[in-house]
Amino acid sequence: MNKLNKIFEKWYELAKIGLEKGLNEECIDFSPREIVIVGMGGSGIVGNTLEDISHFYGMNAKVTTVKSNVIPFKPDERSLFIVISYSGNTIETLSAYKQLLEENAKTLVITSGGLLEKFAIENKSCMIKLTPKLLPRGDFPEIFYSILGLLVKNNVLRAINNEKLHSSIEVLKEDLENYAKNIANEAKDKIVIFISSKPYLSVAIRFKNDFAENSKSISFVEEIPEFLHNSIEGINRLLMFYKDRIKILSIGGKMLFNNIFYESFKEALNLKITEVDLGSDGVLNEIVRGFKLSGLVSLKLASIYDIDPDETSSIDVYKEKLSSVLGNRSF
Ligand SMILES: O=P(O)(O)OC[C@H]1O[C@](O)(CO)[C@@H](O)[C@@H]1O
Repeated sequence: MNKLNKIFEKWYELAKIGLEKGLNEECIDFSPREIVIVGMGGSGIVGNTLEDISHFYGMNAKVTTVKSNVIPFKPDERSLFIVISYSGNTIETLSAYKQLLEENAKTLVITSGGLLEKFAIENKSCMIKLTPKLLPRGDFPEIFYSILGLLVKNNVLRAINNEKLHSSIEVLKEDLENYAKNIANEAKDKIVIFISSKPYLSVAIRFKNDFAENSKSISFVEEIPEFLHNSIEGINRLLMFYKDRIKILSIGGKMLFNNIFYESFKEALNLKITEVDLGSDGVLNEIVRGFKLSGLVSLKLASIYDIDPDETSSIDVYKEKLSSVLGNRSF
């Protein structure tokens, strides 16, 4: 069995571990006005998820995400930067962290080790240490719940209590195997366009990323209603030529708009839309279920294609080239 499948079986456990870490973390000694999540790929996606959570439940701080080597604004004294890198060696994240240190920003580092851990210790940043020997994109529950625990404990996120947090973790025990297999079969040999909107947008982005990294498949995310004001023209033209090669999957779309809006949207698109069922038991549960489903579908698709979901050789080429260009330039 590949590593991702094995990690996936530990998601329930990892969520519980993460939540404990967040609830016990003492590092926030002020009321942040702004929370900025800094990270790439499977670490950065946590920022999108928190934006979705904030969009629906509201938070006492504005949440933004930076997926870049540069922080494009000056830190405020009431900004908290949560710098996440599972490996601790992602160059973009290290560079952004260095900039934050230079600007005396308040930081919380979340990592399993690497240079980020080293620098965090040297600079006395707060740190949450992650379970070692996993894959970055596999440790989503531990990272996500550690931050949720921290925000709930510090009254930044008041609409979610401990009970709600714990019951959302129970979602990870559900058996979604058959449903995931059905979606993977529908996506097989297709270019998938995920259509979504906040508070489900992070689920659609995760699907796109999981399809790419785990199943080596290209897919796209389009946000409603914006895509109905531009991309739909291009998509409908593409459908004239490749109708049988394109699949439109809606992530939470049906829950977001009233019938008239949704019917008009379906009418405008020249292809049937398939709804991905995230359940209807609260946005937090639905997001958590969506992330689990995304992982399962991408692993099923990888197995249909007989692809190793763990390896990411093109990304490795990029990382090696970047390291060789930067040499031992210190961060
Ligand atoms: O969490 P890390 O170790 O910074 O990695 C970030 C991203 O980089 C990758 O390893 C690929 O570049 C992804 O799989 C991962 O999500």
